[in-house]
Amino acid sequence: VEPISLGLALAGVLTGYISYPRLYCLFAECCSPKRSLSREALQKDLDSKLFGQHLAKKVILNAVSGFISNPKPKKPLTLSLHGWTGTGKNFVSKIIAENIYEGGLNSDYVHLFVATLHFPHISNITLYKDQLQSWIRGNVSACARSIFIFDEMDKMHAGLIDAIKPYLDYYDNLDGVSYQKAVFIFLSNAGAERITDVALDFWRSGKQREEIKLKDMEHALSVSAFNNKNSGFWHSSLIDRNLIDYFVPFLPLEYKHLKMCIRVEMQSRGYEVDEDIVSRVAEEMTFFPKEERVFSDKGCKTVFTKLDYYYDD
Ligand SMILES: Nc1ncnc2c1ncn2[C@@H]1O[C@H](COP(=O)(O)OP(=O)(O)OP(=O)(O)O)[C@@H](O)[C@H]1O
Repeated sequence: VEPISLGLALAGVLTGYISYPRLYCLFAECCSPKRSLSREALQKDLDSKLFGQHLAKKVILNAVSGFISNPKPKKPLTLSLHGWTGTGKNFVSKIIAENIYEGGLNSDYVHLFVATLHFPHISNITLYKDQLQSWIRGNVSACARSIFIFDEMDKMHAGLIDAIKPYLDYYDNLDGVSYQKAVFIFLSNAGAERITDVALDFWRSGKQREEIKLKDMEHALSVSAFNNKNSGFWHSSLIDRNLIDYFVPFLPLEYKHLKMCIRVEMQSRGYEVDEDIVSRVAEEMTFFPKEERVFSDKGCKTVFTKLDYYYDD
């Protein structure tokens, strides 16, 4: 090919990229995703992947699809996920992220903070505050539909939570930046004991867990339930000011749910499901309360490493 034609062809392609951002977005990740969120796809993902969480499924499906399809939300979406360890809070955040951005948690527009990892020292709190605020501001300026996930929220310093509070509120814009399309997801174990008490009451009275209604969890997720001295989240005025849109309870997982998690893992490793191994791995887990052994004390969290023992070839 002669150099002049090649140059012209290249210039053509480049102008194409510059003047047609949509074309560019076919090849690279963009803030406005290639496909809009599909309620059906999110529902399918939640139904097929998330076990034993009928309440969380329903709230998340309605909250997320409603928010994303609203062209002019009045405030950012704020979800607070509560429950025992290993019950699917991080897992659901991943599903939400994947349904909004193809890259899921690896997307440039999805940001995960872990309190003990990113903000470990109380003495640095002023520095963390500044960094966190400029991180949020910078990312939302670059992409209004940014997703921020805060794990271990109950271990986060109250001052730090207060620092993000303005971004969760009903402002049209703050210093020229609008935060109304952003999504904030807070994860914590706060309230887990009370959620478990409700689930245990249902189990003891012979009722199906699917009969538990959000209303039954109201007290477990009320301000007074969280108001303990060790929980930074609840010191702050997030709740008082009604900045959290949805409190989402995650129920403790039972033996049958562990088996479901184990089967999925076997399949994802390319093994045929062996029911004998499934039961043996599930039985190795520990359950509570001591007498009745109803709920797994680590949820589905460690079943995967236990599986290694049976397949170390
Ligand atoms: N309800 C569930 N349905 C299907 N898989 C689950 C469920 N809960 C947990 N898992 C599996 O267990 C893994 C660990 O769970 P996850 O990290 O979501 O727990 P968590 O609730 O965030 O726990 P923690 O409070 O300790 O952070 C997930 O990646 C997923 O594979």
